[in-house]
Amino acid sequence: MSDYLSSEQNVAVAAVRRACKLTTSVFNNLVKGETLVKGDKSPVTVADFSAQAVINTILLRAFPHDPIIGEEDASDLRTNELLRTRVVDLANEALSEKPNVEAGEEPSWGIGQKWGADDLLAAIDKGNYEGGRSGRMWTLDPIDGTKGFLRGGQYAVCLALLVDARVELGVIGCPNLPLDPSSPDGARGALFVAVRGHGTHQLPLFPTLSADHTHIPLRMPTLALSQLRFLESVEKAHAALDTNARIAEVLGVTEAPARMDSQAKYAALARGDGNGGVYLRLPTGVGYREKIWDHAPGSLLIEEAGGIVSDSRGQSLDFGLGRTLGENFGVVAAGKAVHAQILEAIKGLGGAPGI
Ligand SMILES: Nc1ncnc2c1ncn2[C@@H]1O[C@H](COP(=O)(O)O)[C@@H](OP(=O)(O)O)[C@H]1O
Ligand SMILES: [Mg+2]
Ligand SMILES: [Mg+2]
Ligand SMILES: [Mg+2]
Repeated sequence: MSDYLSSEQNVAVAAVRRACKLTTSVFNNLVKGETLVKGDKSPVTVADFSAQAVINTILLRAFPHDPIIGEEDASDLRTNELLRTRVVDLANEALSEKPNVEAGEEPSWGIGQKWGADDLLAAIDKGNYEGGRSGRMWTLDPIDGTKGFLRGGQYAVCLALLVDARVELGVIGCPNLPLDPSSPDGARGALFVAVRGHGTHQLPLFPTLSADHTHIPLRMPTLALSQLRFLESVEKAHAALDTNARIAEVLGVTEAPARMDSQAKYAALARGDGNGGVYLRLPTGVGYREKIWDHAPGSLLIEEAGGIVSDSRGQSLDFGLGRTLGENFGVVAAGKAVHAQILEAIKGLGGAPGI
């Protein structure tokens, strides 16, 4: 682990690990009535709420002065007692496990104890910060890819530290991602840590042996255009998948795309899984504003593994505009050798849906 932001790394890794343990166990026991549909028609579950309660509780105690931009808020829990009770129980189960001092956990982070409903709901609502260009702030997606989570597919618990609108630390836990991409049916659960200027590393999400704490450095492979395989969303409403197919044709990419939910795409790309090569998220043309928590940690994973991330027009992602990426539309993440050519191909299709 690098010395730069070492205590932030420690706290973020521990918080994401505790949240991932929680989401994994909720998935195995999720019952009807524990999923709500939000105002924008997207789903949210007791696992999203309780993961945000756990991570925010820890961040609040470890770094009391840092604001948090989190996806969820507690308003639905204030009016739904059944849901509130379940979220409080789940969060307390995760928080009350005694601190693993060997792994660097500290009791002062609010762990090893239970919290009251008011404290936990307030912790969730601490994620209401509006963001901005200056200062330190965290951004949290307690479950990215909620639809993937519900399907038993890929999802990710995603946390990033921004300093003056630049991502300095990104931590992503992927409970359903194979630890070793060469054995897709082997152990699942991978954790990714990227630190600005210090690379991207992978480690097991649920370590059992002390050797499991070894950080493995990740470098994106250098691929030619014809070797690329596209990584894209599962959800058609999230990205213009038909346009991706046209771009693949233009570039001479013949491999079928790999579809997965969440920022697990960034992780798989940073690791070079199955010759990924490019994550293409073209806007669907409805004016959707990308959220900063959907891209902050993932983009640093790519940059620190040697790749480039831009929006679909080649602009750098601007994390200083608040909760959304403002005028950035879509995302193109790829290796240095091919990123510019992919942007050219997108430009060449000007007028296609989403461009
Ligand atoms: N119309 C839309 N266009 C693009 N992204 C959208 C969208 N509606 C929702 N999303 C975002 O897409 C994320 C999932 O991305 P992906 O398709 O790569 O799995 C969601 O994160 P959550 O699941 O955290 O809500 C949500 O923020
Ligand atoms: Mg959501
Ligand atoms: Mg998300
Ligand atoms: Mg989410």
